[in-house]
Amino acid sequence: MAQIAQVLVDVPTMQTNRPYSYQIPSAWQSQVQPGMRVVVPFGRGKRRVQGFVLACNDVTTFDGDLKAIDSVVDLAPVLNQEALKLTAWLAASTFSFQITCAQTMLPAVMRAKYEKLLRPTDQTSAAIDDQIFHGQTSVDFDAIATTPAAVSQLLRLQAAGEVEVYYQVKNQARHKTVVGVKAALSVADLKQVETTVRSGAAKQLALLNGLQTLNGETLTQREFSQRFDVSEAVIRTGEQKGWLQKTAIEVYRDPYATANIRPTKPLKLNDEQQVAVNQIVAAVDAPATTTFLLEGVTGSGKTEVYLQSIAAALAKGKTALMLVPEISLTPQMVQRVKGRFGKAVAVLHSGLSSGEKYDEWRRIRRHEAQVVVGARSAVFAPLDNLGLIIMDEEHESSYKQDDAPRYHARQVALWRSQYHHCPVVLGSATPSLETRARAEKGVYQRLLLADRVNRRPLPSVSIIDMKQEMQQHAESNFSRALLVALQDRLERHEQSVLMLNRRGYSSFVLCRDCGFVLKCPNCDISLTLHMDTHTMKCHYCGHEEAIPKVCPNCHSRQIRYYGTGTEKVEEELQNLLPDARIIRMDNDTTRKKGAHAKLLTQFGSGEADILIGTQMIAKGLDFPNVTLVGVLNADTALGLPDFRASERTFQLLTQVSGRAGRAEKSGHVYIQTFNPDHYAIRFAKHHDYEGFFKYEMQMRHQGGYPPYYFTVQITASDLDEAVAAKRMYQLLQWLKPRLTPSTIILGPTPKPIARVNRRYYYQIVIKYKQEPNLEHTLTTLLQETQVQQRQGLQIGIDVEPLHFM
Ligand SMILES: Nc1ncnc2c1ncn2[C@@H]1O[C@H](COP(=O)(O)OP(=O)(O)OP(=O)(O)O)[C@@H](O)[C@H]1O
Ligand SMILES: [Zn+2]
Repeated sequence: MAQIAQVLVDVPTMQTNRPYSYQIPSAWQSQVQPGMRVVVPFGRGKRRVQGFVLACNDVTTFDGDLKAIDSVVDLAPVLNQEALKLTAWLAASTFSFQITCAQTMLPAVMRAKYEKLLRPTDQTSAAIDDQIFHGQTSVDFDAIATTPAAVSQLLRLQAAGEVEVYYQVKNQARHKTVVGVKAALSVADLKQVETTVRSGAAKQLALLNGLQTLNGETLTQREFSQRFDVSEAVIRTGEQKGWLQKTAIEVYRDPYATANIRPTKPLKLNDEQQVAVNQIVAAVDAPATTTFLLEGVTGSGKTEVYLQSIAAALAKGKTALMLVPEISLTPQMVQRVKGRFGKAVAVLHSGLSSGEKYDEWRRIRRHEAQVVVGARSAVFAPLDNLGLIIMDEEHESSYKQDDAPRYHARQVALWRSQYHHCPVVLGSATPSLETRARAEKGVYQRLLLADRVNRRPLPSVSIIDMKQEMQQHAESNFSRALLVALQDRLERHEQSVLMLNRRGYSSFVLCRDCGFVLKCPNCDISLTLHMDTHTMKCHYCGHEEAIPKVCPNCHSRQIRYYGTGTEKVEEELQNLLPDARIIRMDNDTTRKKGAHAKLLTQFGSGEADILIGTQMIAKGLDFPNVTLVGVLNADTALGLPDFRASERTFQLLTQVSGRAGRAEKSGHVYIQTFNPDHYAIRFAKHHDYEGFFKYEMQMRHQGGYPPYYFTVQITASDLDEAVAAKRMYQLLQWLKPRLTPSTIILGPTPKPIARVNRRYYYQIVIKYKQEPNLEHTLTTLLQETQVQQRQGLQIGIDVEPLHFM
């Protein structure tokens, strides 16, 4: 009997998007299992790639040419049965490569790195050995092939058999170990030894005493030396005398090891919260795959509903997953969950180091953590026996991944809920239209928290027309009314939060003489000024250059910054209110690890009067002393060419307004805008989500947009604009006859930002209510354009895109 493994190889192309068969060498026959990583030879030459075993089959014979697995990376599967099924579903539903989907489910360090190496052969001459290898067994190919001449020499040597090129797969994932100490003798023997040590050797006696209390336990050397007050030198002596043994013990890199987290107890719920918790817990207990929409105004105590529902799942011996948007931006939430569930909580987000992520992932895998809090990709956390999934701020667009696989965490959460037969709770004060419409139809079950806890009122909101303000006063970022309100809060020792909306907005450089705007050489977008690095940066491709002192176009010195950065606003405010203590939060001040949490703690403990920042301060903050919120520019995103512009503006304004007046003192909000009559702003003024929902649904109905239609965006890009455009027109002709007549195809059009990283982008949007041919057609499309794709054309498919830029 022989065994064959079906292996998904780490070569993300359309041709290789299927499993390949490999022999399992007889020595490993009982060891290799589906979900393990292996290294296999692939293609011609000495190429080695990593792959995932999808299945193992027994066969009586196999084709003699079948290549064999080179090595096995894991001792146990890293993708379990659920993850393997999810991989297949994710690949099909997002039109991505299976290998990319498999990798997406694991911490990034578990991806293989490849090294291209050069090694000598039997025929290597002494001269070449001297020139290239210097007696080493291998050298880095790229370090030597630096010039065209060097490359052609290497090719010649390779043809002559003097050198060999091969690829090495490097596993990057490492766990961390520290020195551990454990007794090498029994307690009786240690006591015996003690009698032989002279009484002056106090430290050695302390060591022997300490060892006797260990009870077979291993302590880290540091812990041991602290607990028994003996130095490392004394421990070494003990080792030499054979009293103790040093071992390597694995330790987890804990991102919150030094965080000071206060334990909390469940609060007594109000009636609305109690109803919500009862319904959710009933679904956990049943268990049922109900999807709930927990719609609760800002400050209504949604978090407490989540926590008590999680507690119910844990009490049943199940696990729970809680998703939050870009968690590194909401340290308060981590504290709340850790405060309630302590060590049972694992945290996964982009702010962790790769080692920390790897360790948190393994703690979950080993069932050492039963609750996971994390951002988008935490939806793949390897929790077994899932009893509840929560998605806080479900309307947030950061739940959708921009690169392949372009999945939405909500879809994955719903899939896992079916797999584990458990409920999902989607929570928000401003649900996405899609979710709210599904609740309207009864697909999701709506739970309402209409009031703030203890019936505190929502803050009152004043709209300030900045057109009038500009006519009456000199140019300033602060209206009279807002400034007076800020002063008033200073006198009353209350705090204020100011938001500068950065969406669709940037500070750029413009020449006052010729109107020249500094643009990215690779993209269709102006460069953004960054004062921290004193450079101009492109936010799309990362291009960076010096700030010009004279206009590159007309050489005038009248070149100026436009737009307002948070830094400039802070400066202006400090001039207007010299006594105010201000904390600024934006990408620049929060880049360092932990800086975000630190600034928030400072603000929370009253070390500042005013917190000024970008969108990152709009969500989740819960500070009782904040009684004033100001939005400096409400409408910068309203003009964006995207049908969700109003929805996003309404959501942002409602969220940020919700930061005010959350405790005893009531709150007030000032919204500065150039579009005071826009419906998104009018509904936000009255905290009227229902009104906004109804109005916006009408707009979507008229325009034929989601949630009335489903959408798929297809983009084609090429270095040559004409090629991209031509391919898109061909694609349109190809698509039309394959889709049902009721399906609408918009475009082709250049994308609103038509050039990114030197490539030209064209798009079409497919809108449909029911399209049975869609999956088949798009899969065929990817297969049929394989040849063109190898020639440089890139096709992207985005199911339910959230951005049309
Ligand atoms: N039953 C309760 N009794 C007393 N206080 C409560 C209760 N439930 C919640 N709270 C408190 O009310 C405040 C607001 O709750 P929370 O932050 O969960 O609101 P939220 O609904 O998540 O709001 P947002 O959407 O604005 O983030 C918190 O300080 C919380 O501790
Ligand atoms: Zn660019």
